[in-house]
Amino acid sequence: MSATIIDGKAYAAGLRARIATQVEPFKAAAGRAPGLAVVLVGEDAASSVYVRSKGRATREAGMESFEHRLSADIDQATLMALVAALNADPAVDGILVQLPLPAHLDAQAVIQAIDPDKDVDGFHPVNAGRLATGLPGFVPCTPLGCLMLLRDVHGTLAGLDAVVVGRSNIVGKPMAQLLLQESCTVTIAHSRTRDLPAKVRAADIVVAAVGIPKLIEGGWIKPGATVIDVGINRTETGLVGDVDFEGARAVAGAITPVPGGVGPMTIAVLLRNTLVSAGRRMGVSIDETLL
Ligand SMILES: Nc1nc2c(c(=O)[nH]1)N[C@@H](CN(C=O)c1ccc(C(=O)N[C@@H](CCC(=O)O)C(=O)O)cc1)CN2
Repeated sequence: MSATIIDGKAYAAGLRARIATQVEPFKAAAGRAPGLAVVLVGEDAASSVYVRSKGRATREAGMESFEHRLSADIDQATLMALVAALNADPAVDGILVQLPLPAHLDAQAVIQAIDPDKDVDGFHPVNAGRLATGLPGFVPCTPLGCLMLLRDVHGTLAGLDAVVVGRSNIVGKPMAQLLLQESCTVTIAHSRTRDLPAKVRAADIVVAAVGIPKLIEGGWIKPGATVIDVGINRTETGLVGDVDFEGARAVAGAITPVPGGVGPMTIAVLLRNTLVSAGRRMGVSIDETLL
């Protein structure tokens, strides 16, 4: 058996097109475009590429992009003042500070300074709490994108056994919350997990978000399982995921490639969250069932 390849790039393009169709009616009702502010500190090469892609995608969807590029040696107070100004700016519906920040800056303090109702990254503790308690808020873009792909493959996920490998605040923990909301039985595995292969082998759904190239071997995968690879690891041989793709595709039922799987979903969901934020803030109805 060879797995179906889950085409995240194509799914993301479709989602972006559906978002764009709702931007025009939003503009007519609100008298302005939804606005996304992206803050980049320093010149990390990958972060610069992602921020450029976010600006381009925002404009292509008909939204307004506000880009703030700050030098790597900026101090905490200046960054906090920028966040405060963006919180107060009525044209800004979404605020995103690109991570990672340079080591001398306190990223958690910056995240907590963002107005939770403009926190389209879904990283603020208020939004983490809303997700954990089932209240409306913002869900981090990468795990929400993974969920969209999983729903597309399975329809309902209820009753399935899922393992999330990785426990970061950005992917692992929110991913586990989302799968729990879908009535999966969820295991969160991490660096101290005993017998990881056995945990993976028991799962109908495997989400790998641990940042270790090819950690998950093909022989660990349950035949027919769905494998979502969040890893983007730059190695001498190029970009590889956290899953041994060739080994896993021979056993899995469906699998995301790297690149072209989860990555493109992150930016598409960011646009979705920005449109939803704009709708909530301006009292304009957005059809979230299309998103
Ligand atoms: N504030 C945030 N910072 C970071 C986030 C985030 O969601 N919010 N996520 C990542 C980086 N990221 C977006 O910011 C991101 C990562 C990967 C991709 C993507 O499309 N990847 C391509 C490969 C591109 C490449 O060659 O690097 C793919 O997988 O096909 C988009 C966005 C960390 N920081």
